[in-house]
Amino acid sequence: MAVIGLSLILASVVYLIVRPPPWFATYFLSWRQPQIEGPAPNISDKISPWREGGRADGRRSTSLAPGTKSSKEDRDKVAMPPPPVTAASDIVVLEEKQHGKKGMPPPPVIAAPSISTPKKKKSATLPMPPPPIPQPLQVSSPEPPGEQTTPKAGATNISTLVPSFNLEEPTSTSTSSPKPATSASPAASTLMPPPSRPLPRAKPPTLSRFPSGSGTSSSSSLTPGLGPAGPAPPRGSYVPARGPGTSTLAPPPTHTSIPTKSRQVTLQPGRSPLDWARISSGPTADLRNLPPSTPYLKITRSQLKQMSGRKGTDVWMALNGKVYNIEPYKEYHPGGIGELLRGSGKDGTKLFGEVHPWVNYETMLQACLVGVLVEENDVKGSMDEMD
Ligand code: HEM
Repeated sequence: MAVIGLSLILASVVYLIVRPPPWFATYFLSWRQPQIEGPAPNISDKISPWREGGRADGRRSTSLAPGTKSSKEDRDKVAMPPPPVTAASDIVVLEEKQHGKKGMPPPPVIAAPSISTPKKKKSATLPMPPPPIPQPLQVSSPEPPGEQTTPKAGATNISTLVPSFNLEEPTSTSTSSPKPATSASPAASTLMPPPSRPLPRAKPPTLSRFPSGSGTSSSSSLTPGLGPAGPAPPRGSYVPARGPGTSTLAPPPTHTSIPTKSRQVTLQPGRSPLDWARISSGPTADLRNLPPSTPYLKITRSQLKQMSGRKGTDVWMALNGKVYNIEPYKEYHPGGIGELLRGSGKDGTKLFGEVHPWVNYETMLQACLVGVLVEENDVKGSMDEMD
């Protein structure tokens, strides 16, 4: 049984070597990949680089590893040096063409910078001249120009087509700008400027955190869709002021108003506005301190001036052309007797309007109406009665 098993294993190994399935080549190449990515192989090696190490995309390759039978057969069948390729994706097409049509020369392609210069001695035995092989950009050919037997594309042509860059640190004396130095010819550098190395930028300004406020509003987490400040506070609620410099907005308006000192005085008991309304209202109320049958009088300014309360007289005041006896109202005036007497014996319309224009004096002083203010010429006597 052991012999049979070993025989089967040996047969399987031999079969894999002779006719490797596609998956075997894939796994084998993936295992070989680290070795392929090493230094660029030389054309003098037994295995051509464009068939062995060109698979950078990991796709299935028909080329086999060195040492296998198929790879040796391929080496023998290859009658020309392998053309360099431009990209790994092109290798698939090239290899498929190569396997399908062995006798067809490979199309000329542009060499990638990582591919070394193939040897020209081997290509001299080719039945057909190989396509122009561009010289790699960064790898200089050790061969003298005189030994070249095959047409070869000049390095300057490639350099004018494909710019190359040296990723190493610049060794030039230019210390001000750390731009990457190009190793290609000056003509190449004029076609396309190398990508500038990202300069160390200044640190972007960081926005200060929105003040979380004090007390219960200590959460600074952002709510998606609600902005950095979160949901808007309820209307009329207190919003803490932001720190200085965090916002150019004006601070929230304060609803504090300048407290105005009330000039109202403490009235004596029984002298409230309600008490005045009670005694002054009604159709029969008469507080003029005149005889009951006395009609309304025509009062001149000079006559009004004599009724200022001095010399024991009542206090009269003119408001908007009407003369009132404010003597009984003095103790009911919320602003005090002194304030009320500022308009005694004269026209107090302006003064009244400056203090409390909203006060309905006509209704309040209806029982105190004495007469009307007239011009001096309209008065015949000292205090003529109105018609
Ligand atoms: C022209 C002379 C007058 C002066 C200088 C005067 C002055 C004042 C002042 C300083 C106050 C206090 C205002 C305050 O609380 O801030 C006041 C209140 C008041 N005065 Fe006069 N007053 C005059 C005439 C009158 C007259 C003729 C009446 C009515 C018939 C009157 C009715 C009142 C009333 C009802 C208040 C309370 C107003 C309120 O609380 O809003 N005043 N007065």
